[in-house]
Amino acid sequence: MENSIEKNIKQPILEFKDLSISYTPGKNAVEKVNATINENTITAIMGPSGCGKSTLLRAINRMHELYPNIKISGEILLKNNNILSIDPILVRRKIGMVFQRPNPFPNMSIFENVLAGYGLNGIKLKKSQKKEIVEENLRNVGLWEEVKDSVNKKGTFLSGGQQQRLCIARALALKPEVLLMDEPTSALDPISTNRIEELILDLKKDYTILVVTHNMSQAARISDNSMFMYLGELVEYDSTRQMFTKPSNKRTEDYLTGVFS
Ligand SMILES: Nc1ncnc2c1ncn2[C@@H]1O[C@H](COP(=O)(O)OP(=O)(O)OP(=O)(O)O)[C@@H](O)[C@H]1O
Repeated sequence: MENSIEKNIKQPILEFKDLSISYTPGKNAVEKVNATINENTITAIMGPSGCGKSTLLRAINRMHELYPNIKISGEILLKNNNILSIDPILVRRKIGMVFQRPNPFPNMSIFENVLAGYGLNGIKLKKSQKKEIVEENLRNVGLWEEVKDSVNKKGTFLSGGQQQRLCIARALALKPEVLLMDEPTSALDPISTNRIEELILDLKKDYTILVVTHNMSQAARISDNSMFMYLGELVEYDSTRQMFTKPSNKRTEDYLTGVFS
């Protein structure tokens, strides 16, 4: 696979080596994927429905293990350590995830939602630390000014876009190295989408971000590199500019030009 990612001078942080994943024997949902993701980049993962985008993303923080019959082979290396052989709780601290639908914990306040990861990890915090973490992370997602007087209200009282920013704050509170986002704006209106896109671009200075998206203009707007998957295979992986202007594979070109969706 010819590509122009090597020109990027950033350091590798995440590597897939011959990664295959199957829900049913004899049928791979992800087929021998090999790729290196550089730190402080945004990678868009695109492809038609059912091509394996979410399966790939979920495996990166061991969410695939929630499906009992799933089989995985190959390696996912985070800074050269195979995350498939590390305690999943630790993996999820280093690799955060944001889902398609904003999902703040309904019984928790905004304040408690930001800190939820600490509770799940059994980490005890002093009152002053909690306040600091909540404010810092709500500021990071541009929500602090909007909610500082109502942090004890339920997270579900916020608008959809605010809820998604709260979920991003919750994922960032544990200071992960990588942030995974599965169609993070598909349930949001255009204004909220715009804010989340700006936020993702801003977060790139501190995090490495992988984002599954069906929205090609979004991929073009925010990502440095793009992956195109088809039937479980990683067909093309290149700088977004290269992929959108001169894709090297006919299937990528057909997808990007709307021949199929
Ligand atoms: N829980 C499951 N059990 C069995 N097969 C599954 C399961 N989840 C996904 N699959 C299958 O794995 C393949 C990849 O699915 P996946 O959800 O990863 O694709 P996707 O590209 O994210 O799709 P979409 O864009 O529609 O979300 C598909 O053939 C799908 O039917």
